[in-house]
Amino acid sequence: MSAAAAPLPPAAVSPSEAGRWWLLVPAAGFGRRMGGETPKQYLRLGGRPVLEITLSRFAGLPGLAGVVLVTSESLPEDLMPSSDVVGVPIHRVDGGASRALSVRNGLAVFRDRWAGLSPGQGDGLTDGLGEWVMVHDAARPCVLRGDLERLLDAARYPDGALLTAPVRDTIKRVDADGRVTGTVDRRTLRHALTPQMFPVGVLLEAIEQGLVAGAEITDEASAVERLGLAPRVVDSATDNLKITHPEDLGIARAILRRQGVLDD
Ligand SMILES: Nc1ccn([C@@H]2O[C@H](COP(=O)(O)OP(=O)(O)OP(=O)(O)O)[C@@H](O)[C@H]2O)c(=O)n1
Ligand SMILES: C[C@](O)(CO)[C@H](O)COP(=O)(O)O
Repeated sequence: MSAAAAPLPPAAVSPSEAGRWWLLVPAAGFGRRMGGETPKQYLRLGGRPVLEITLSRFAGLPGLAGVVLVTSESLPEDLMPSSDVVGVPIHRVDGGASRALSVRNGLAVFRDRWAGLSPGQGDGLTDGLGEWVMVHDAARPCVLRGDLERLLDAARYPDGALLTAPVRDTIKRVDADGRVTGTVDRRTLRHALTPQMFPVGVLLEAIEQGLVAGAEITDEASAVERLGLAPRVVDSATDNLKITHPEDLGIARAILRRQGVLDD
């Protein structure tokens, strides 16, 4: 359903044409499904906080200009990761009551920080809305560099792109009584993962329109789809687990060991 009203802000055709892009990490969740006192992005695997491992997966990627890290307002200083783990500056922003609001708060930095700048002021950016941003869950530390590089290659203005995984099981449609009403052709389905990559202005417009409309926005692509755009899927490794439930910690640890990210 196309909801586009205002013309979309301009941006380079692709992140490589822009020569730079930004990473936005929503890390302001409470981890309720994980249980316990500590939000899951600060639990440790191999002695390292999940968030630090996640950020480290992006270190050295060509064109990465900086990180917008969205955390709870009351983040203890000792939980704030060092920019050394990713090799570029980290700008911390307060999160919101939902993941979509947290992402929106992070995107607003690009508009508010650069608002009023004339060409050549600041760090050479005249319009933050023309930047490219990759949004990645703090709770996904197992993402592979090769998949990140393929996502960078696939993103095009204005539709963007996202990492996905094929569906490996037969999918059933069921009714309220838990009875099967049909079988869905899984060839037309994908698991949406993160990162998801879009022009900042397009994504900010999409999320703000979706929030105003009361739409359920569980990932960035679902907001962009509401504008009538068609993000490109990039099928990727099934390693890219989102740590959600307690059992996911052991799975993630085993994946990270297999990837050589963790020793023990
Ligand atoms: N208000 C929120 C909610 C979630 N997130 C972030 O979005 C990512 C994916 O969300 P999810 O796995 O749902 O994390 P939580 O909301 O913390 O988990 P739960 O739903 O179990 O509470 C996580 O990195 C989480 O920190 C966020 O930045 N702001
Ligand atoms: C963004 C996401 O990770 C894509 O699969 C997912 O939608 C997050 O959902 P959650 O309920 O906020 O964990």
